[in-house]
Amino acid sequence: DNQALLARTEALRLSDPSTAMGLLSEVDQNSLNQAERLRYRYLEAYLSTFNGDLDHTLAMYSALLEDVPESALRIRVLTSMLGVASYKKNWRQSFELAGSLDDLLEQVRAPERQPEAYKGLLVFYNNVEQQDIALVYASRILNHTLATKESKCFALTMRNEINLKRQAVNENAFYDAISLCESAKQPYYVTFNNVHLFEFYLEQQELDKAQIIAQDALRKVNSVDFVYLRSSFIAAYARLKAAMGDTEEARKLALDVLQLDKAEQFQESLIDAYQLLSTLEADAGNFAQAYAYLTTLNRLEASFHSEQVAKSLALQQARFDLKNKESQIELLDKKNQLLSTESELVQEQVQSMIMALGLAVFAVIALLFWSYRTRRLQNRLRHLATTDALTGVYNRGHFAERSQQLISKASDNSQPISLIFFDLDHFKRINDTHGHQIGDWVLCEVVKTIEQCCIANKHLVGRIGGEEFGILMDNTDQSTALAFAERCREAINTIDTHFSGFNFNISASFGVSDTRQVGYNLDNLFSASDLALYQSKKYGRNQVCGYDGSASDL
Ligand SMILES: Nc1nc2c(ncn2[C@@H]2O[C@H](COP(=O)(O)OP(=O)(O)OP(=O)(O)O)[C@@H](O)[C@H]2O)c(=O)[nH]1
Repeated sequence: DNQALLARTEALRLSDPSTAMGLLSEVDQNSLNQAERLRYRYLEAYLSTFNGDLDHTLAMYSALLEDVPESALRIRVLTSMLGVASYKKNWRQSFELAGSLDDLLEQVRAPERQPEAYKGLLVFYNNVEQQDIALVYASRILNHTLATKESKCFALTMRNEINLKRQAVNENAFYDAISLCESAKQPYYVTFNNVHLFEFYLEQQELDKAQIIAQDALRKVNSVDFVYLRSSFIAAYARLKAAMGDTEEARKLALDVLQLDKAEQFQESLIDAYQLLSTLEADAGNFAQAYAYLTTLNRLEASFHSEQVAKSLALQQARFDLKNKESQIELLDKKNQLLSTESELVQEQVQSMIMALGLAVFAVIALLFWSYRTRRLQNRLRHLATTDALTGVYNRGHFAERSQQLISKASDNSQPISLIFFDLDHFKRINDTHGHQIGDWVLCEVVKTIEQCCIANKHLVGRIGGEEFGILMDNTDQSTALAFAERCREAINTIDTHFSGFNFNISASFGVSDTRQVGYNLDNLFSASDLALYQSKKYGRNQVCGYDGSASDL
């Protein structure tokens, strides 16, 4: 079933990748659950390493990282991806992956995954010349309770290799590693330690000891199919032979190195071999041959050094890029903080503006309302000041004021103006007989009746006092005014009083004068009409009298 197929694929993925690939292809992808599907994809990416298209492998891992949650599988993906990225010399990506992996190991409690991840980090940091960090990871593996013997063998081997370069190791460290790797059944790493021990003895000029382990090492080196290990050992072995005076064997071994690595993959061993060969040939007097080796040696050294320089530059650049990115992220963080503060500020400003706007709108509305109220009050006050509260016609003061305006205008235009005064007859009697309320009703009915006779813009009606009223007639001479007064008198006299609940008669006496008689003078007009009215009263009331004198009679 799928579970078993995935487990077998995983077990064989390193030792027998092609069988593992076959097993993986048998998995029924449709019946996988979420977790199995992710494991399947991991194995698929892992095995794709052996197809050689490492960019494709990296792309598969990247896609997988998008979908794998913070889990043990994520640690595996990062570890494997780190190996591929650093093999591809994608230094920047490698540094990033190493950083993520380290962070994840801190966060996730997956101790069973730690040794494998530490291995990845150990290899990476060793590869990028950060041996101090690499040694930290080696120690972590060696001290880890869940680390397998294989992992510990690997960590110890790497530690020895690093310390050998630093000349900070003793032979026991190699023997410890050899016995550990033997018990872990890791012949490859046993050999590795043998080679390193051999190099150590050579370094220490302990040629006898080197000689003793040389045969065994050579046998082991030849049994593992790894050119790097073989060529570096054989180059070292050639040096030993030369140091011991066995120039023939030394030359033979050095030539073996050249033969072994025709592709010039492992330049350090080749440089060792060429150096030895040119020295041997020079010592033997074969200068032409020595010169030829020296030429190749120079080329290899130049290429090796430029590669080293390029690598260290690339590493520096990657580290610089990362630092730069980190500081950019910090800068962005600060910018974001600034922006959010700014946006808070803007929001506050907007809120203040909205509030200010609200206040302004409120103030405008209040102002409009206030001015409306004021105007209404003004109108009301003006109305109260100018009109008679009971009948609604102009009061005496305003009637006189408006009359004066019209007289002045008429005087300018030389047009006649007439003034009618009328006074209700025996009004006191009405009040006394029917009550004051009925008296009020009569006053209102009389005004209504008069207004019906009047023309709005031409006639001005006012209450002069008590039961006396005036009508100023624009552009009207006395004869026309007399006729109009007569119509008014008749109208008043025919008012139907039964609506008041009583039946009685209403009448009024009229006096009329005009400006032709008394001039454009308000007082004169008032006096003349008053005189005429007095006459009407005197001659029996309910009649119209015209002023028949002149201004000088007043
Ligand atoms: N109901 C009422 N009576 C008023 C009003 N103003 C004045 N009067 C009354 O009108 C009466 C006027 O009486 P008089 O001056 O004697 O005049 P009259 O009774 O009309 O007599 P003649 O003018 O001589 O016809 C008084 O009794 C006043 O109290 C008012 O607004 N309402």
